[in-house]
This record gives sequence, structure tokens and C-alpha cells, in this order.
Amino acid sequence: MSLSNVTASKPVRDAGAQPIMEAEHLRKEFPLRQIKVFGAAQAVRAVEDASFSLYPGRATALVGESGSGKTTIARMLARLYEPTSGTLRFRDEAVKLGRGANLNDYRSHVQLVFQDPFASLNPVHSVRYHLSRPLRIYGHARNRIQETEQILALLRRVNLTPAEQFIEKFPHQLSGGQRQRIAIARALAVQPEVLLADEPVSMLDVSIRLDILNLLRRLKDEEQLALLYITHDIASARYFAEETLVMYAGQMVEGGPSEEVTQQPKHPYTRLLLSAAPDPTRVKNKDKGQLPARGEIPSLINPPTGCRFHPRCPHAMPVCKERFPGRTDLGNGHWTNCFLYGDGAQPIPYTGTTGTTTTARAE
Ligand SMILES: Nc1ncnc2c1ncn2[C@@H]1O[C@H](COP(=O)(O)OP(=O)(O)OP(=O)(O)O)[C@@H](O)[C@H]1O
Repeated sequence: MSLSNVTASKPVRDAGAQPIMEAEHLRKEFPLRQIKVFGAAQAVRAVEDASFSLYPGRATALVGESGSGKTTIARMLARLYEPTSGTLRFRDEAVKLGRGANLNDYRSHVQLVFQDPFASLNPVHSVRYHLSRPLRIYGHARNRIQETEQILALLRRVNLTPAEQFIEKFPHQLSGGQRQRIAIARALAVQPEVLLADEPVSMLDVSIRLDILNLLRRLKDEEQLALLYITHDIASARYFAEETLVMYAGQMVEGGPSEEVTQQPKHPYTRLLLSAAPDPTRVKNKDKGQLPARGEIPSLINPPTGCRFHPRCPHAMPVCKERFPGRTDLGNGHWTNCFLYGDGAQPIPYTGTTGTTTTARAE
């Protein structure tokens, strides 16, 4: 996807900006069916100790390889999965989890757009049906006239015009991009403050990905939506999202303003991701021996101890195997969880490759 005609993301948020949604120490395990009668119960340890905030009018990209836990995080935020532990806060109030939680009320604030626009719309129902349901359920339309007016307005907001030509169509009469616009319109019908977009363009034709990203960006700006943008593509994060969070095998390893995370990445995994996603605007130094991307994302049933990236990390030290490092604040909202940074550590200069030129602290 060419991103050259997408305007660069906004600078770092105001210091006083208030988050609308906060995730604190979220963890998710999926228990596995027990095959053995004896022995410890096994589980997929999909997300470990994830903490981050979403802000009105700002996009946060959640980036990582397949299986890193991105969708699990989005589903916990959408309340489709119960976190194993941790808390969610919405407008500074703890979200009631588990039984007795008012899911309808919660979902009037937080909506999820799925990756697959072919699976997310019911083939037997028209566009009118898909958009009228949320309007009715959430009490935004009192009668059919109001409902039709609002559906037409929603279609125009997602650039499906003339709206009158789309309202009675069925999913099979729409292209992938048009379906994704309907899925976005359906989420907007609820009038949410938080929109979770799980790889919203990855199943679309390359030629229309940019249009959908620009649509999401415009809606975020105009409606002051807090947007979580899940993607494999770290290069798109720089252009689309003000902030970027990087996940590896269930652990969050780096985060901060997108410009800093993508231009001055600190964690070796972020550097590896960037080296696999060439960005023509990033300065590369081809002479400084790039290390090949070693290995694959591990099994999350028996993940590596400590920092789960250590078996693939060109800078791994004994301590990396023993425990997961705490968060090191790098200034300007940029942070990483890596023993290469923090007290007494030698900074590792970024050469635009996964290789580096200095020796790190040995523990
Ligand atoms: N319902 C489930 N039951 C058991 N394991 C699950 C379930 N959902 C996800 N997982 C596992 O949790 C881990 C994280 O999966 P998740 O889908 O969140 O990753 P992801 O980063 O979104 O990947 P992708 O980019 O491929 O969608 C994977 O090992 C996955 O197999």
C-alpha cells in the first residue's frame, strides 16, 4: 500500500490530555481442554500484563506479528472476552467485568470493526437492516422516517453515495471496500466514543486500503473518536496513528509517539519488525551488517521464560531469560520493556537494521 499521500500523524498528545479508556495489567489465558488426567492444567497465555490508554481524537496502532495477542486485546476491550485479570477503565471509572455487567450500555461507548467484511455482514439482510438494528437497539431512531434519514446520513458519512442507491442493497451486491464501509457505518450508528479496528484493511484490495484508512482517520478527527488500529504493518502505523504499541508473543515491548517508535525504535523486536517492513523515508545504513530475522513466534502454551523475544534477540543476555524487564521511560512518552535500557545499561544506537554496533550491559 502506498502511503505517500497520507498526511503525517499529529505530534505527541498534550501533556494534560485525559484518556477515555485505560487498560491496566490486562492478562488473558485460554484454558486448554485437559488431555492428561494428571499434570498441571495447560493454557494459551495469549496476553501478559498489557497496560495502555486510548485518547479522544487520537489513533493508537497496536502492531505485531500474527499470534502476538492483538485481537485478544481488542476483544477484551470490546468485552467479547473476559480478561483473566486486570482492569479496564472507561472515563475514569472501572468497567464492571463478569456477571452483572451491563454490556449494552458498555457497547454504546465501545465498538469493534472486524477484519473480514465478508463474514461480518449477514448475507440474507440488506444494508437497511444492518444499520437499522443498532439505531433501534440503542434508541437513536424513534420511527421509520427517522431511521431512514439516519441510515442515509450514515451512508454519506462513510462516502457511500448516492446513499439512496445503497440502502436496499444486499452484501453480495457490494465490493469488499463497500462492505467494510457498511461495517464502519454500523459501528458509528451506535455513536461510540471508542472504535476498535481489527486489521480493518488487511482483507481488502491493496488499491482501496488507503481510502478506508483515510475514512477512519477523517471520522476519528471529526468525531473525536479514540481509535485502536490493529495491524501487522508497522509502516502504516507511522502515517495513520499518533501512538504505536508493539506486541510480541503476548507481551507489550515498546510504545510511544509513532514517529519516535518507528524512527528511533529501541526494542530489538521493533527493529526487527521495521527491518521486515521497508519504509522508503527511513534512513538505512546497509553497510552495518543486518542480522537476519531469526526464528518464529513461539508457542504460547509453553512460552519462553522472561522476555519471550529472547530466543530471537541478537542482544539477549542471561537476565532476559530469567525475568521480564520493567518499563523504561525514554522521555516524550516513549517507553520500552528491555534490559538494554534503563539504569546502567549501554544505549544501543539504531542503524536502521536489526544489527547494532555496541555491547550491552551484561548481568
Ligand atoms: N479463543 C481462543 N482459544 C484459544 N486460543 C486462542 C483463542 N483466541 C486466540 N488464541 C490464541 O492466542 C494467541 C494470540 O492470538 P491473537 O488472535 O490475539 O493474535 P493476533 O496478534 O491478533 O494474531 P493475528 O494477527 O493472526 O490475528 C494465539 O496463540 C492464538 O492461537
